[in-house]
Amino acid sequence: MTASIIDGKALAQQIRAEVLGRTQALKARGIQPALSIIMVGDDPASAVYTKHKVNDSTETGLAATLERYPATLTQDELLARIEALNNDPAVHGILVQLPLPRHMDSQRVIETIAPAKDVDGFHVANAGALMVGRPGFWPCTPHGCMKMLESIGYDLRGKHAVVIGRSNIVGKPMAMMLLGRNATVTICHSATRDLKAMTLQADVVVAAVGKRNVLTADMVKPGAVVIDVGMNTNEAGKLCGDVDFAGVSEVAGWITPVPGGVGPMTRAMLLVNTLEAAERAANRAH
Ligand SMILES: Nc1nc(=O)c2c([nH]1)NC[C@@H]1CN(c3ccc(C(=O)N[C@@H](CCC(=O)O)C(=O)O)cc3)C=[N+]21
Repeated sequence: MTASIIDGKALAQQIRAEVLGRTQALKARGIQPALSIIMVGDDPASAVYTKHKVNDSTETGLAATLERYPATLTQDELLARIEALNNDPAVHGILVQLPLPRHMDSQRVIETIAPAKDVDGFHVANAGALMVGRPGFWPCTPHGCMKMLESIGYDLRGKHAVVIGRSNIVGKPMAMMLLGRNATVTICHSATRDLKAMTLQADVVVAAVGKRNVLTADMVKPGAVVIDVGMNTNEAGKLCGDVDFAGVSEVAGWITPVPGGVGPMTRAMLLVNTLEAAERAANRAH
């Protein structure tokens, strides 16, 4: 059996086209949706990612501003800048690129962002909204994974979904979203006794660990949907996910590639959240 590929790059392109249409509709009402990105320090990966986010925004009609600060910026200075952006009605979304320098408390920084502008969906208020099924911003990566499942018309009701990883950014919100679609959800992590016994039962596996070959062909039920959130580099220095793609595609029914899978979808969902932040602000004002 050879799995069908869920093309995140193509789906992200489709989503960007939809965002552009909605951006133009907002602009016709005199509103310019705007995203402020803050980067502290000079992590080279962060520099690349933030540049991508600015380019994506520009392409879809969103105004994006990238502010870069030296690693010597104090946490109080950062919090003051976030407060200023919270109070600026022309700014709809605020994203503080992670990781932050070690002298900063990331959770404290994130909690300073107004929940209505927290387009990453990392604020406790947005995490809580997801958990209780109230409107709020969903974290971009798991939201992108849900869109990928939707794109293949997958009905999660009664299906067994196994999430590997329990981070606040991916694993936990992913489990909540799957539960919201009536899947039976198992969350596995580093203390899980028999991972293979769990994944072999899964109709859907989401691998979000950050380690190569966490999921291999012998761990996958024939026909299962496999979503790879991992971002690692192999011995040849090439980007690869958590899943042994070549092996697992012989067993799975559907699989997402790395690159070209979840990564582009994460970026696309940031644009959707920013646009929605602007739409909600506009609808509150009128
Ligand atoms: N506040 C904050 N929000 C984030 O969303 C956030 C963050 N901080 N810090 C870092 C991580 C990482 N992240 C990625 C998103 C897309 C790709 C992506 O598009 N990857 C491409 C490949 C890119 C390449 O070739 O390097 C792909 O998978 O096809 C990668 C990484 C967002 N993050």
